[in-house]
Amino acid sequence: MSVDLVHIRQIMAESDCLYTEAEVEAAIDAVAGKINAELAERNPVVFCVMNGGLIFAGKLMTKLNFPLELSYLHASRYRNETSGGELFWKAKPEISFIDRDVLIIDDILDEGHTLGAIIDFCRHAGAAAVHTAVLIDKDHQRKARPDLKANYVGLRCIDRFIFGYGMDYKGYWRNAPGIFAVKGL
Ligand SMILES: O=P(O)(O)OC[C@H]1O[C@H](OP(=O)(O)OP(=O)(O)O)[C@H](O)[C@@H]1O
Ligand SMILES: Nc1nc2[nH]cnc2c(=O)[nH]1
Repeated sequence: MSVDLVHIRQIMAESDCLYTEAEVEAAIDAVAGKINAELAERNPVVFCVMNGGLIFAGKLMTKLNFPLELSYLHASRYRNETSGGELFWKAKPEISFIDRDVLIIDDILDEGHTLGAIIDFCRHAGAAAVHTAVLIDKDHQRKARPDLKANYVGLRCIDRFIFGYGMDYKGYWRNAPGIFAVKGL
């Protein structure tokens, strides 16, 4: 199906900015400070959750001041839609992390199915500890596991469909310099 770029541009034009670029950058700085304080001696393996985690992970990485290994994994349940489905593993981790601390980096903790499944996977695969960092945690009562909290959270947002800083609208606007909510969603 061809993409209607007029619609894609209109989504940006009509969106509500929830956080400016400066606000997001300040939040990433704050997360980096906490991770530096807590994980510097842990020699972690860091996994960026593709695709959405890419910008946050990239921005965060150069602010971490201790030795770490960086890789990625790819799990997806939205597939360019605005509501989630079944979790699909596109790529499991390639670096061994048995008896190592793992730090998972993703863009958003929404219903939490994705992060929950990744944490379970890492634990079952032998991680010594699993730490999680998300750029944004969405406020609502639909969490898959209400007790599942990310260790490091940059920002919180209202219950709307958002894009920017790695998060997409129909595959687009992951590059948007701020966090925006789609009009009407
Ligand atoms: O908390 P949840 O409700 O499970 O949603 C969060 C997940 O949804 C998005 O991924 P998506 O499946 O859209 O894939 P993407 O990273 O390629 O955008 C996002 O990057 C998180 O990984
Ligand atoms: N782009 C985007 N992806 C998501 N995955 C889960 N929630 C969201 C959201 O609000 N926006």
